Amino acid sequence: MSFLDENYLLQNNTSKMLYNSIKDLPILDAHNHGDVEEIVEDKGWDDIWQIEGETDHYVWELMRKRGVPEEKITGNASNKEKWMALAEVFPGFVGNPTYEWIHLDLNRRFKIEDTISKYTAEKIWQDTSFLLKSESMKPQRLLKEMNVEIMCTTNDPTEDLSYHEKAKDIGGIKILPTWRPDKAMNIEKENWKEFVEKLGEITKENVERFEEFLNALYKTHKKFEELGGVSSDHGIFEPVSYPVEKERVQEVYEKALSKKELTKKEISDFKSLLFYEFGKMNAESNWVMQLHIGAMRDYRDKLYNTLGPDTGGDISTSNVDLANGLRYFLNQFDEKLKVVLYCLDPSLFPTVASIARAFPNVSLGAPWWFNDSPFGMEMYLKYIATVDLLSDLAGWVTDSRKLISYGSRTEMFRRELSNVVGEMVEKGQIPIREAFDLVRDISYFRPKRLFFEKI
Ligand SMILES: O=C[C@H](O)[C@@H](O)[C@@H](O)[C@H](O)C(=O)O
Repeated sequence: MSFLDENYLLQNNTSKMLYNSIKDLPILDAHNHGDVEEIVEDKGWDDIWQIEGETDHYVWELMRKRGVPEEKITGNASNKEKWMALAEVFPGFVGNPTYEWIHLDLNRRFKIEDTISKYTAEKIWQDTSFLLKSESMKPQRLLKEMNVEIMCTTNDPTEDLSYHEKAKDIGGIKILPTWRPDKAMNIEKENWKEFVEKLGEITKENVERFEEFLNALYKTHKKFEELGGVSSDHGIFEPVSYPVEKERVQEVYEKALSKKELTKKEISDFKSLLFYEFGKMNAESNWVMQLHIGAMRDYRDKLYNTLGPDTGGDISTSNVDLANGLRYFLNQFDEKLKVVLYCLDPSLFPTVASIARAFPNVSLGAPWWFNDSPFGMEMYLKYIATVDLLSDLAGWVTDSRKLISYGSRTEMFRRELSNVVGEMVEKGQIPIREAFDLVRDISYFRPKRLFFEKI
């Protein structure tokens, strides 16, 4: 077997047959960080740093690990200097999925088989800069070439979605907004009041009162729905849910607006009620509620203080009381709301898998973030298969911050899925016919039914 060849990740003949049966299925991506303006304007890119490094904090984190100065990561160095710095340290990324993803991008999109290093950096820079000039490397053409049928970007409720409106005119692909009210929920964060004020402005609600704040959020939820939105996203470190009276929260809300310090209980009361209200909104719209649980964000102070959120330095931890935190919420919405759970720490796999097993309306999402690798996928998929139902997996998401990787990240998943299922066939655990049905369902038909049945 050679690097990223046709048998990449496929360790037996059954896996190869299974992968061949799904590799060309359209991509349904229910969660990514796509730039819709970039797609609609369709101007494309000038260089490989723009498409591989500029927006990807995975790349930034690994470059830092290899001693590249910040100047050549997020600083003022030129794109070429940043690319040369990345290429020089790239061989040190071996074993990490980023190493495979970026080579897959080069190989599958640009047909470049060079392995990235300081020796090939200049040639790859020149070749890709030339190839990026062609019409076939513009965003909309790339999406079609990667066979992306539907993609859902994660968006703040106050975001201007005019480009999602314009995206409706792009033939052959649907680009939907996913309602992500994290800033509404995070009352303890310094920018919470700023969010509330912006929410009030765009919805013309008097957000001095909690009830109007809820109405304002509801209005944005409806706006996302009008644009075809079918789900919400919630980045929650540790869920809390228990009965809370609105009157209690009104007091907390007013206290927060006056910038007074909140107690832990007040913060928890506020989040618990809002969590329940979000569940109601989603149940009413028959949306899928995607819970991304367990990311301890902005863990590295220096990065957060100098570069802000989503710039690297987030971590996972087993210290998340997910079972108790979700219990009230899941019982309130038992068989009334489609819930998809993503957890970050592998120590939580047994908890989320057994919760999904207990609640027919709860499914597990794609292997998320640090689990998004051949090893993480294998561990996760095998665990789900033995506790919950692999056929119930909510499909795959790219979770990507760069368009060119949608195809590569999907390919890695479909290969690893085929490898796991193929191995179980060859061990006599799954009949071959059911195996073909299983991988096709997970790759396309299951997410189609779960998220996009109305589309
Ligand atoms: O894969 C990493 C992700 O982009 C991570 O940075 C988070 O943004 C996560 O997806 C989320 O949506 O909360």
